[in-house]
Amino acid sequence: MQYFTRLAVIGAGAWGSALAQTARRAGRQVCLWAHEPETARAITEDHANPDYLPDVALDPGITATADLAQALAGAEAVLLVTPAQHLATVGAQAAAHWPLGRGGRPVPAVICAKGIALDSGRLMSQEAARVLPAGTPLAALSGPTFAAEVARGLPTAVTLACADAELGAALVETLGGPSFRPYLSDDLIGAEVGGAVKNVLAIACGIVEGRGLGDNARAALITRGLAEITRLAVALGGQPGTVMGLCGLGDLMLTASSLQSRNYSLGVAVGQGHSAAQVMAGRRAVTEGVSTAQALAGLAETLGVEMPICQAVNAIVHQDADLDDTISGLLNRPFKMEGN
Ligand SMILES: NC(=O)C1=CN([C@@H]2O[C@H](COP(=O)(O)OP(=O)(O)OC[C@H]3O[C@@H](n4cnc5c(N)ncnc54)[C@H](O)[C@@H]3O)[C@@H](O)[C@H]2O)C=CC1
Ligand SMILES: O=C(CO)COP(=O)(O)O
Repeated sequence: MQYFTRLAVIGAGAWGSALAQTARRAGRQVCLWAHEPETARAITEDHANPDYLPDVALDPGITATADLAQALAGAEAVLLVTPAQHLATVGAQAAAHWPLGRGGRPVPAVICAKGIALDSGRLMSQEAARVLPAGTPLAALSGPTFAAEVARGLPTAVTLACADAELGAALVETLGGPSFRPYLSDDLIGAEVGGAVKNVLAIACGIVEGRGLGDNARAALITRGLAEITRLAVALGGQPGTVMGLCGLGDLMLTASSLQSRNYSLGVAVGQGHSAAQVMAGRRAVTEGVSTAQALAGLAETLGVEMPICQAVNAIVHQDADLDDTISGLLNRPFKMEGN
């Protein structure tokens, strides 16, 4: 079975570090690019990432650099793991050093960020296609994956979406192992929409928890939220079945019920009366649902897709909408058929 031996991982936050660790566990060579030179140094010299993935011993075979050209040199595949709003900028810088594989073709890029571009409403694969060398094959990796658990080798399953079945299978072989099991899909759009929108729904579920609205309300939000993910995925050309998999339902279940989630915990704090800006000011880690909520509000309107929960999160987080009025607005929507 074909696989890639040398990988570049672009982004050394919690998730990039955990994926580098996963790749090492699968026997691959990994060079990790870090935005901050001190993070690169800590990973290479101390085998640790204290700022973004504390308390995890990293594989000593992971080398890291703050130099994109160095990280990309000789790579056979590249994982893009920056926060979503930085992916296009970093991708454009990476394009100048993008490695060529067999037949002089650009090597594949695997999108591991979960979000939607704030300025354009584009999915991350659309951003990547815009800035990477023409013809770069694209895949997306998404699913229920708290980085700390993955880094420690706890059992995890993900969706690996790629339109090219042969490339998808090679990527599964490259990263997969007993504790990290990728399931192949051909639906890039569905996988990306699931990963992006679930962060906004996790904020909503956190608000429900913080406000003390009960477990029934959370189950209702998860289920109706899944309907919102499905509607958007289909409107953008994805398949409804994808949303029922690890990258949709799976990730939503995880993120919408655990304080390990940055999005859920932000929602809890907001539900308890703090502003999202206050919570964000105290964090170095990215909370993708905040910008995704704003991007989605515009996208849903442009496409005419009904996404009331996501729009309510946007109103609370970005428009200073009153929490109880917004919740009341959702609860007083007209009754409707469940399938709609
Ligand atoms: N942490 C997790 O458990 C998981 C995260 N993801 C996704 O992975 C992506 C990256 O998230 P994390 O690794 O968690 O990030 P993180 O919150 O651990 O770290 C923030 C990252 O942003 C980088 N950064 C800050 N300013 C930057 C700039 N101007 N340009 C480029 N990079 C900059 C930092 O160097 C750092 O790598 C996000 O889209 C997230 O949703 C996906 C699955 C799991
Ligand atoms: O995407 C994730 C788990 O699958 C991480 O979620 P948070 O960004 O909410 O921590």
